[in-house]
Amino acid sequence: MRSTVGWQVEGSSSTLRRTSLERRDLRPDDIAVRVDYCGVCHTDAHAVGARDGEEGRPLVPGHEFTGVVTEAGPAVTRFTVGDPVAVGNIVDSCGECAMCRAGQENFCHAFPTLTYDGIDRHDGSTTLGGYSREYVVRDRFAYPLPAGLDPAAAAPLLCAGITVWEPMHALGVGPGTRVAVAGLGGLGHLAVKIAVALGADTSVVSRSPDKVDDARRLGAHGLIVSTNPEQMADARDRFDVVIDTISAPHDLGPYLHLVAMDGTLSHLGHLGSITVETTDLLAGRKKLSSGGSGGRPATAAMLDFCAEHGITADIEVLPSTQVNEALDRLRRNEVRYRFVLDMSDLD
Ligand SMILES: NC(=O)c1ccc[n+]([C@@H]2O[C@H](COP(=O)([O-])OP(=O)(O)OC[C@H]3O[C@@H](n4cnc5c(N)ncnc54)[C@H](O)[C@@H]3O)[C@@H](O)[C@H]2O)c1
Ligand SMILES: [Zn+2]
Ligand SMILES: [Zn+2]
Repeated sequence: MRSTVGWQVEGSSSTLRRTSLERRDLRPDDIAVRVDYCGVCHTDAHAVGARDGEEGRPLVPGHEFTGVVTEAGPAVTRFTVGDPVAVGNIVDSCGECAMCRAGQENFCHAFPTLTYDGIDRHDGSTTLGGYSREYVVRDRFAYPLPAGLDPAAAAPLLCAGITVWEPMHALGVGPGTRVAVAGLGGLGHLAVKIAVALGADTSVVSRSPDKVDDARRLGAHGLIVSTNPEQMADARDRFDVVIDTISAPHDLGPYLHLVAMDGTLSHLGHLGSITVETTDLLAGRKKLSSGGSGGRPATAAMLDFCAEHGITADIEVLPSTQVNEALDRLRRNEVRYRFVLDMSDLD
């Protein structure tokens, strides 16, 4: 085993503490990555919160990071030492099922191995995430970081970016499509930038009227205040695609009302059971969909697209020692629009 340092939740605490961690020795197709920057996703906050009171498995969050290859196994052909790389929220899959063969490793029938709190397919260990100085990953699940993308601001593309990219791509978002993005946070602000770059007529739906300037700056044509019944009524049936990135459980009805005839609400935010009034789907033959992360081909395509269009996240970089503060502020919705931890203070 190799040893590194990271930020871990221990026992029943919801506070992360600096801890030494073990990484596996490199398998033939593994690379070791020095993690430089790791984004703070709301899923990390959910995971830490869910662990509260639960003893047992160690939790090291972090599933959108960039860094540099420090070592490569003998079977690795795509990377050499010194290459800048990016890693997202999936680090392995069976490679054989229909989903994997279709390049949708994120939907692997044998379940994809998650970057943290997942089960390693070979040794059964719990995966420990990117809030650490080193990560060991199968080379297939690391991506070359395109030149020109700032490594700190690009880190959030690997979860937030791909999670909104894949469904928008699948739903044909492009010139002439009317897109609304609900929830202007980490996922939401990247959804706006990507939809705008794809040529869609893009709007934001937010509780916060004070985000109107940000919405415009991100390229959206306007902001619909979700707490304003008149504005919501005016926007009825207006959007071909509504991308819902809201981090808390909520009624989907008001957002389905915004969907145009035969359009789709893509529910990407808070995971869990939801209740839907079927009449909200019936009136207008509306579709309810979801998505999560992306397959390898889509992730590579998303990175190329973002490099071509100069798209990265709007970030606030914090030293990794401030990880608990970052998670607290994220829970209070005090982020515009992604915290990124600088891991160099772990040396
Ligand atoms: N489907 C996936 O694979 C996937 C991937 C990443 C994140 N997620 C989930 O997506 C959600 C968003 O993640 P994020 O990192 O962008 O979070 P974030 O905190 O950056 O953004 C969430 C946004 O939702 C808004 N919001 C919160 N509660 C709301 C409410 N009740 N009504 C309206 N707006 C509300 C917040 O103000 C914020 O703008 C999280 O639940 C996260 O776990 C899912
Ligand atoms: Zn995430
Ligand atoms: Zn599979």
